[in-house]
Amino acid sequence: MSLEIVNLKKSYREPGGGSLPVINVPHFQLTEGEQVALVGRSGGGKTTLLNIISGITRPDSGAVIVGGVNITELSEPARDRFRAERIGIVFQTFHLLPAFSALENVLLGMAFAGKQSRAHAVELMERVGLKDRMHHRPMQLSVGEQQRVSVARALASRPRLVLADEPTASVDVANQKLILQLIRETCEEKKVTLMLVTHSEEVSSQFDRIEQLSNFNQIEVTA
Ligand SMILES: Nc1ncnc2c1ncn2[C@@H]1O[C@H](COP(=O)(O)OP(=O)(O)OP(=O)(O)O)[C@@H](O)[C@H]1O
Repeated sequence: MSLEIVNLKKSYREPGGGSLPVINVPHFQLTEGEQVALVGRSGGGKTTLLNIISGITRPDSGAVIVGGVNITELSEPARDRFRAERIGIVFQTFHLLPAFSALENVLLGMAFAGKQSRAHAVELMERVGLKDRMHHRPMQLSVGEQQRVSVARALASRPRLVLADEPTASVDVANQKLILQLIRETCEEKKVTLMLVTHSEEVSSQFDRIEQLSNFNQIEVTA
């Protein structure tokens, strides 16, 4: 799916009552199947931007058009459905359900999208190197293993847009390569659009398109 952002603004309310502007993007575009690495300083608004694109966070104003649908005009349940069916998200903090096994976490993501396939879920667990760990619960897994489960879950429902927030931050070099290859090849094969946030130059340098958030997000840095 293509992505277009127009005049997007988001501020957070500060504990003291003030307002903290985080996002001010006049225009940003990704064509269908494009892969971009999003880089930028800590606290610059990368996670906020991904959350707005996926419809989790509502912007103050502006439009986010995903595959021709302006998601900012959808109701919350409609946004939830749209996200479940078409967007794969690797969260920075994973968001795995603690009461379910790794495999069940992947299957649940597929169920929300109405595309449950145990064989496909098991295949993905194998591809992220967790064949022997798929019946473990998140708490019984290392942080890097949890990150790999969250990558498998994001790809499982065959999304049309993948948003990945530092998907290789907690893994070793070998798994970094494996995860990046899995995400990029899966997206390439199916012409899936990919936006991947990273602080690693080794990761970003592999992308044809690298975007520095501050180049298109017009927020004045005062600190
Ligand atoms: N729910 C919230 N309420 C208030 N302020 C918030 C909230 N979420 C984020 N912020 C603030 O908004 C700014 C942008 O945060 P965000 O998490 O989007 O940055 P980031 O670029 O993803 O950072 P990092 O690279 O460290 O993950 C930060 O200053 C943060 O403190």
